[in-house]
Amino acid sequence: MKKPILVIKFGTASITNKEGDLTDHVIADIARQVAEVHSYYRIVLVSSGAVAAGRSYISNYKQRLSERKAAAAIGNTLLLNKYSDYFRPYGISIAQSLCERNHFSNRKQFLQLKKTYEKLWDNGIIPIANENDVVSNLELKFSDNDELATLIAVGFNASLLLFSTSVPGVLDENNAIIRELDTSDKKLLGLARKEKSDAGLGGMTSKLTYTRLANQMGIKAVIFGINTQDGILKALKDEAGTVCNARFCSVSAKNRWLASGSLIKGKVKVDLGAEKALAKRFSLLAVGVQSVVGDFEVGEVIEIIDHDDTTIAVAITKISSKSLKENLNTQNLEVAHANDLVLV
Ligand SMILES: Nc1ncnc2c1ncn2[C@@H]1O[C@H](COP(=O)(O)OP(=O)(O)O)[C@@H](O)[C@H]1O
Ligand SMILES: N[C@@H](CCC(=O)OP(=O)(O)O)C(=O)O
Repeated sequence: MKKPILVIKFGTASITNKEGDLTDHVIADIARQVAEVHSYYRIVLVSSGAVAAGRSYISNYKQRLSERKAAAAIGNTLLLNKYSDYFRPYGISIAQSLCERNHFSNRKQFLQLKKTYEKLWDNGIIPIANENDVVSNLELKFSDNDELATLIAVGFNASLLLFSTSVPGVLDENNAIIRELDTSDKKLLGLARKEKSDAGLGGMTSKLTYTRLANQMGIKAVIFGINTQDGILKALKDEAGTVCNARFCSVSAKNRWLASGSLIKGKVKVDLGAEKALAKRFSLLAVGVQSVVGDFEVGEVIEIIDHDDTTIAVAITKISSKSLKENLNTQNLEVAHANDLVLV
């Protein structure tokens, strides 16, 4: 039987100090703990920190886009060298995996990514993923590495997704750690305060957003403190951080990919009748569509929104936006087949 997949994400704030330098003792400690469980899992690490690690090489660095990209180009090598140095004493090699959103929205490329990782795992190697900041443009960026880690975990059907953070976990208003969180609660994002560390992109809002998506897609997640002694090992046993359990998810692997990793090309707003039909797992028909936003072609991914503009489903469309706009009142015209539609 194949070993379960474990995805662990480390944010910039977790692995750099205030000056933005990579913190050796933290990376050494990550290697120690990951090495301890290496033989039980197929592991993917998702690590930020390239921009922070490379920024001191760019004169007059002001966080402008090209400066961030140039910093990432330098920093990625520094980052991977550190991981490589600290995993070496345990006889573990690591591999670099720079990802772009297109690799996830194109199902063929996404499946190739999985095959590549399988080959690495077969050889005992741990892939370390990061966004390919050097080339990714604004439109095609991941929102941050919390999203990237979640797309990998959901798309690969991981058994567990761990998010490290610079705090001990999700804290309540009294700064006490919330040990277990039900992410189906719509008020969840209210837990995230405005502040976040200077270093990272995502902060807690992003971790909660993607934890919720992961849970919805059947993947358990734990948000744990990088400064907690044996934080990774404890998080694996629910003994540290905030545990967010998976909800039951009967969605197929293909549709999980659809719901999590795809590139949304447009939106259609539906009426109440269509909403009810979708809830009963029927296909979406043009008669129930009220309006169309964006340009999409047959086979592309669209969001389906309700009267409140809340996303209720994502789907692969059977019709282009142009032709849908021309046929809004047509009876029996299928916009998306039930099998290509995931309720969210
Ligand atoms: N309810 C909350 N509980 C814990 N941290 C919170 C909360 N709301 C906001 N934060 C902030 O979120 C940040 C955690 O993310 P951090 O580890 O810094 O991000 P990243 O992984 O993106 O680098 C902390 O700076 C913390 O102050
Ligand atoms: N890809 C960037 C990090 C982007 C990012 O998501 O940062 P963080 O919010 O700290 O996880 C880097 O390597 O610096």
